[in-house]
Amino acid sequence: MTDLIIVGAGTAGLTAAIYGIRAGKSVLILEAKTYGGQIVNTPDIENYPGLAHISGFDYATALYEQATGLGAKFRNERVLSVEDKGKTKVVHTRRHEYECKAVILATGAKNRQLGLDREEELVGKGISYCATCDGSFFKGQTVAVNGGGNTALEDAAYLAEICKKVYLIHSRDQFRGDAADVEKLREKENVEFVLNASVSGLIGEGHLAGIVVKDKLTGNTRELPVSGLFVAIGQEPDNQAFSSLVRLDPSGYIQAGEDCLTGTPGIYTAGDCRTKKVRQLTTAAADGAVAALAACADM
Ligand SMILES: Cc1cc2nc3c(=O)[nH]c(=O)nc-3n(C[C@H](O)[C@H](O)[C@H](O)COP(=O)(O)OP(=O)(O)OC[C@H]3O[C@@H](n4cnc5c(N)ncnc54)[C@H](O)[C@@H]3O)c2cc1C
Repeated sequence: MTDLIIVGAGTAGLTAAIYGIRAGKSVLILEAKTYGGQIVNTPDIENYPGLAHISGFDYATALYEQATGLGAKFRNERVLSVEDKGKTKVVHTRRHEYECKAVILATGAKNRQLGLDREEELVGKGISYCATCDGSFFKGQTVAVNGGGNTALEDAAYLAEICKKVYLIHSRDQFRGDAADVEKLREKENVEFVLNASVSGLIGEGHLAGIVVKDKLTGNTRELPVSGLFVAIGQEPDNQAFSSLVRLDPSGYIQAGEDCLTGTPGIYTAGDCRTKKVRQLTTAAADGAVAALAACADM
């Protein structure tokens, strides 16, 4: 039986693996996609203490190699459920059942979608949730950013440097993001604010050719001829599979304190998937360490 199973190989999960192994426990990491989590496609991380600049890929690879180099096992399998059998837990994937003493849920969060018809179909064909990852595909073109927080403002600023024109669409007339960043965008000639508006339709077969924008005050719609739509309306967790095992908050995040303990003995949580204020690499890494040490101490 494995001592500790970690669900998710993002920063939180991989850090938990390092701490679990170093505490003398056997560790298995189960990851639905590739290791690294959300950060893996980011071209440049500038706020991780001690690393002035590093790409998301290099950062994630170093973390993965550190964890597996120490002896953590890694398997590319999505966890479908976790069964609580008291002192042991059974982790179910499509192909296997794994028994262990403790589980750390480090499932992160994913980008929120607009919920429009054909949105999924057009991802990678004009729709993106990551400007720094995909912006270069739209060099010299006209694009739109949808959102009102810091991510949307950063995306618009980034795209304004490489695109012909950027529409910034927001559902209100005030932004949640930093006022200074809003002012900088107002000064850019190729950025047009489309406020009190929402994206109500997608135009184009095979590739995005435009969007329909609805004015929320008048109800009028108009078409914007964009080849790219960058959706930056926040993130949501993916914890429904564990809703009978741990308590979720109304937004679906796992409820736990700063100690990373869920209300269920032997089940811990770490990183962006839990209810918390700051979702960053540093806080995910901190959670990973805290959760793993708590899990190991309780075995
Ligand atoms: C574009 C972008 C840029 C960012 N830039 C920065 C930055 O510069 N600095 C910074 O500090 N933060 C940045 N962040 C935030 C940072 O990436 C996150 O805070 C951090 O990745 C959270 O780590 P995590 O391990 O909690 O979750 P994640 O990185 O989301 O990893 C969770 C992992 O769990 C896996 N998973 C989910 N469900 C299951 C399941 N059922 N079974 C198995 N595996 C599962 C997922 O596939 C994923 O790999 C950025 C985020 C984005 C999206």
